[in-house]
Amino acid sequence: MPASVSLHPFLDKGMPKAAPGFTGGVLVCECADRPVRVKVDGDVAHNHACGCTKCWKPAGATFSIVAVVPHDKITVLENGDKLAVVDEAALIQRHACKGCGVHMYGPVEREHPFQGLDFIHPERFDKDGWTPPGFAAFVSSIIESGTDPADMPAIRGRLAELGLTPSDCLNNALMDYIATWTAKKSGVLKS
Ligand SMILES: N[C@@H](CCC(=O)N[C@@H](CS)C(=O)NCC(=O)O)C(=O)O
Ligand SMILES: [Zn+2]
Ligand SMILES: [Zn+2]
Repeated sequence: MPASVSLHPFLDKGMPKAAPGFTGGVLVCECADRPVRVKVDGDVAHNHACGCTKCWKPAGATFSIVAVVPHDKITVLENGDKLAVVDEAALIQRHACKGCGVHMYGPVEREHPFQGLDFIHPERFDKDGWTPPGFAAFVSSIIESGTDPADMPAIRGRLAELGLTPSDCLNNALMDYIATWTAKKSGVLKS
């Protein structure tokens, strides 16, 4: 991987350690003035690195770190008036801070296997201890935001070295989960 490519500060320099029994925390945006604060009760699930163009990333990062929590675990504590949905047509209704651009939470409201879950960025927690990412998704999509295709083998190699098995969609478990939901909905699989 060329030295100039930053996967993400936490992927480059090391993740904060998971704390057994992490009970959640408060996500805080990047604004110095009137930051948006969103409480999350409990730990995150399916934490992963996402290479898609839609997920929020810190400045200079190539990947997002993104995870899910049930929607009922999310409470906007302060300055929710600064939030706006980035793309009303998207599956994930990403609520971003209009001041700094950080995506604070993204509910899936429409009928979908992920309905009832919210996508969040655990690096915005006010404390460490959250479960770190376990795989890398939408890796080929980083080309869409400017990564040189020639760098892809080295980037996939680095992700694999970090234990983040790279995929160009989601990981096998989530793809199986989505396909199972679809097969049950169509009646191909009986519940
Ligand atoms: N290649 C596309 C992929 C976008 C995409 O499908 N992202 C995934 C992973 S976050 C998704 O589930 N998107 C739903 C959404 O953005 O609402 C891009 O990079 O923009
Ligand atoms: Zn902000
Ligand atoms: Zn994404």
